[in-house]
Amino acid sequence: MRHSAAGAARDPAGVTQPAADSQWERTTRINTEVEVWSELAGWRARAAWFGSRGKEGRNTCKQASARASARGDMAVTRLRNIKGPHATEIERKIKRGNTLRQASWWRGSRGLAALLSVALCACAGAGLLLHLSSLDGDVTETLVSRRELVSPQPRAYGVPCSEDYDNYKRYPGCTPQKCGRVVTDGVVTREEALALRRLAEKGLGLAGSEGGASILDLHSGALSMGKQFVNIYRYFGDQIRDVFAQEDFQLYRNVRGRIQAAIAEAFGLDPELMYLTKPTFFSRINSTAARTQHDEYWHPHIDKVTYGSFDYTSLLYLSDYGSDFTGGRFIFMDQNANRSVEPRTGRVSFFSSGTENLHRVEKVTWGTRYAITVSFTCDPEHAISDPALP
Ligand SMILES: O=C(O)CCC(=O)C(=O)O
Ligand SMILES: [Fe+2]
Repeated sequence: MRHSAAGAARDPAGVTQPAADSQWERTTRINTEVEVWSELAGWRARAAWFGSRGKEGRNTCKQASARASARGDMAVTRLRNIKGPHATEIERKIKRGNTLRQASWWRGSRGLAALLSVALCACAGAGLLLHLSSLDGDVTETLVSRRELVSPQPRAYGVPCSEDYDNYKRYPGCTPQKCGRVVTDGVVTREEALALRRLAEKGLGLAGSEGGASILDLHSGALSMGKQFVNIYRYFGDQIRDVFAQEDFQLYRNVRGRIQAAIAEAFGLDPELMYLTKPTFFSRINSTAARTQHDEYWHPHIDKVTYGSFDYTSLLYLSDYGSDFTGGRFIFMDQNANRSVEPRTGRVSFFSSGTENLHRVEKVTWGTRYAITVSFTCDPEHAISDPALP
């Protein structure tokens, strides 16, 4: 593991420390791996295959199926791309996630026969379920609970940067020099989040996946429909103006701008040198069983590996863990612990997108969870414009 800040030094435990600066001097170490920036101044690739509007957009469904058929190779690709001293550990966690997926597929697809088998093999079945639930419920630390209000100051946790960024051109003023995670309830108000949730409800209410996870990408127009995706701008044509208003898009732009400013401030970046990138999408998750792999949002993944262009990922939550839904916590899968962020309406959680922030979303067990993934790149070639009504 490596940190690119000039003057980095290695501590006796072998963990590279960033050069001291005004923020890091105030850092409180909570263990050898994760540090709290105590007073900062300031799906799985659900949609990675979505085309943008135009030619690409027309092929959205075809692309989706082509990618789905290539999906068998995706986990392998992810593993191949992971580098650094903790690669084995990360691979183990991703493999464990895949084992969980296979187990859950097995459980979901056998229906009555499986129930009968379980009844016949009660002891073995109970043992297996216990084992699986112990793997799935392995949160060891709540980083930020739903009940607390993190405002006005964000809460930040530093982690040493992975080497992922070395595989890409570096953009001074943007490429992560300092990596970590930040959670804040002070950037988006509850009212704004609820307005965005109404927007999500309207858009996703037009269709939605047959399985438990649906997405709406206002930039490309991709919307889950049954087992596939449609482009809302093509499918609904001008009628989409009866669904979305200009104010909806203005609100999205406004909130996106504030999140961008918060990321820039927390990581010491020039906000002008970071750009919105795709995919950026609303997600709606419930406890309906997955019907296709598009519905499998719970796999451990690394956004930089999955999406390529991402340098900073942000998540804006539009519903509350515990009252709107159960399960569905966001989990950072660190070497020594699994740390959860509990969604809260209006909560923004953002992090550097590399291997240092391997993560997953717990399966939703009840209710409906709404969120928006808003991602940023340092590479102007991967910049996209804000979503807009055609
Ligand atoms: O919705 C979340 O909490 C996380 C989603 C995610 O990991 C992603 O979009 O890459
Ligand atoms: Fe992610």
